[in-house]
Amino acid sequence: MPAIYLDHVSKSFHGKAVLRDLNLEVRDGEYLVLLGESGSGKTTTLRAIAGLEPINGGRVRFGHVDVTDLPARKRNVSMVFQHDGLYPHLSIRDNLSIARNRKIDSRELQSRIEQAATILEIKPLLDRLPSQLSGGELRRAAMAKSIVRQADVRLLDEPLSALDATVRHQFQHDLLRCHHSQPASTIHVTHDGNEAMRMADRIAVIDQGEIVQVDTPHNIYHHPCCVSVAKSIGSPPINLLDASLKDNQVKLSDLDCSASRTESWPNDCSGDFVVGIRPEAFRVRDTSSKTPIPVGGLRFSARCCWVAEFSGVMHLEFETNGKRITVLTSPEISVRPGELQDIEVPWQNVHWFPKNA
Ligand SMILES: Nc1ncnc2c1ncn2[C@@H]1O[C@H](COP(=O)(O)OP(=O)(O)OP(=O)(O)O)[C@@H](O)[C@H]1O
Repeated sequence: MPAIYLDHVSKSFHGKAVLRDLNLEVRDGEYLVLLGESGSGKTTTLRAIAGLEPINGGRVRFGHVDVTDLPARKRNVSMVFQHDGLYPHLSIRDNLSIARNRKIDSRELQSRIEQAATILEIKPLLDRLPSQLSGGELRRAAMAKSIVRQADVRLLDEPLSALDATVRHQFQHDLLRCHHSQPASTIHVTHDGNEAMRMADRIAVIDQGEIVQVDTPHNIYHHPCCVSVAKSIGSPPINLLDASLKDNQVKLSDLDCSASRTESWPNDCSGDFVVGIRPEAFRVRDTSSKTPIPVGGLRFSARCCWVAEFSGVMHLEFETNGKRITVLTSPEISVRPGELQDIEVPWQNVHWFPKNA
């Protein structure tokens, strides 16, 4: 199956640029998640690849083949939308039968339907109408169409949206099982950072029609290149605080604290920055412990204003200088609302982003 290349793709609607000089490579057989806020251009990107939306500039290639000027029906792409796209008057079997992209004999067709129904566990549903299926079953049937089609390129537009939590969790597994059983170069579109982290080989973050970072989920999480990428991943979201650096001193007015220069600060260090700190990067001093907080980080005091435990993790909110910060700790750390706490962040867990970059 071919890799997908978007080279300097641009697209405007009524004079408004929606894709701006967009470059992206999806490797052969890769499961790439395209992550971005609503309106950032995700669906337009998929439609440009599928040939459903003409582009204003740039090229789209599948491997060595330039498909920019090919009509959609000649691209061998399967697109799965958030709505299932099944014909309501046809049984699931008949919907699958017409999903093939070219004429194949009936034995081959039956074998593909059998394979798709087995992978997606919809065999008992084949003779039902779409109206007789649950939301999760409809998504599996829609995905089965893509297996029958045997497309080289698979485009999934918000395939997990509007499913309840249990079905969504199951369908995530179904999608990956499907991908591994019949690999295709795949783009899965979502605005949900957790979903991207769970599913992607690599994540491409799109912001206002531009790809701002492409990397593994680990690197996107731990080494975001800018504030928009840092914000796109993580639950609870990253804490973003104003900082200024001058004469080897950093001042964080939001935390009412300052500290001296260390090696981990940006090289070109003076001016205004936004610092990003993940909720789990803070260390809260356990008041019942005699062990001091290790040195080598940012230190400040803040008053706890909210405590709750979810799934064995303590979620704490602290207030300092009118700014709220979110902290995750283990349940062994005992903190109560109203208490003033010493908090530290090791320097290596502080992300620096130039302000207004
Ligand atoms: N056919 C169209 N005509 C005019 N504007 C359009 C058209 N299609 C999309 N747009 C605009 O292009 C921008 C990007 O839309 P797109 O659907 O690609 O975003 P998205 O990231 O997929 O958003 P969402 O997550 O909300 O689906 C939006 O501002 C949208 O209003």
